[in-house]
Amino acid sequence: MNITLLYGTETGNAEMLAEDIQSELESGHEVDCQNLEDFDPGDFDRDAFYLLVCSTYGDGELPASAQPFAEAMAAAAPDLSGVHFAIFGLGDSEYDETFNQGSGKLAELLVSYGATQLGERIVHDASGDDLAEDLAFPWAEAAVAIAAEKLSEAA
Ligand SMILES: Cc1cc2nc3c(=O)[nH]c(=O)nc-3n(C[C@H](O)[C@H](O)[C@H](O)COP(=O)(O)O)c2cc1C
Repeated sequence: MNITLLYGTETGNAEMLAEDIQSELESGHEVDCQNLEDFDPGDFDRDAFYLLVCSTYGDGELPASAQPFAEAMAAAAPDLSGVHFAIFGLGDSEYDETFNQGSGKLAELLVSYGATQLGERIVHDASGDDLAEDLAFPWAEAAVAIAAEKLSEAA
């Protein structure tokens, strides 16, 4: 299965995590990793599976590298039906009212254009005890297993 990791970041944490996930998955899969700001919404492919990693900035906003993507989505209004994705959020519960809203907004954006989310959105809390990769690696493995079933059903 072709997997594309897409990350939205402000200061690089989501990028580092996405690259670590790429290394984890690469033994069994073809895995591409791209910054959302470099990804064209017209390039979504129904035969691929998308793993998104996105932080939250400002007051519950998308981080800087996800904002041009959101604008490009609004301009292109792509039909994402048949596109499958899973999403992991980075945030900090110090921002209790806006905790991890960026990844929530990104998931809503994709769903609003017809994409299907697989599995629950899993979030990391920078003020919590867990390392991001300890949550993200099992999340990625589980999401890829669900996607392998879904995409083979659709083929
Ligand atoms: C100025 C600033 C604003 C932030 N705002 C939020 C927020 O509203 N909600 C949240 O959950 N985390 C917030 N965070 C925490 C970041 O999402 C967290 O540090 C994350 O790991 C950053 O990842 P990145 O380097 O990929 O952008 C904020 C951090 C900073 C420095």
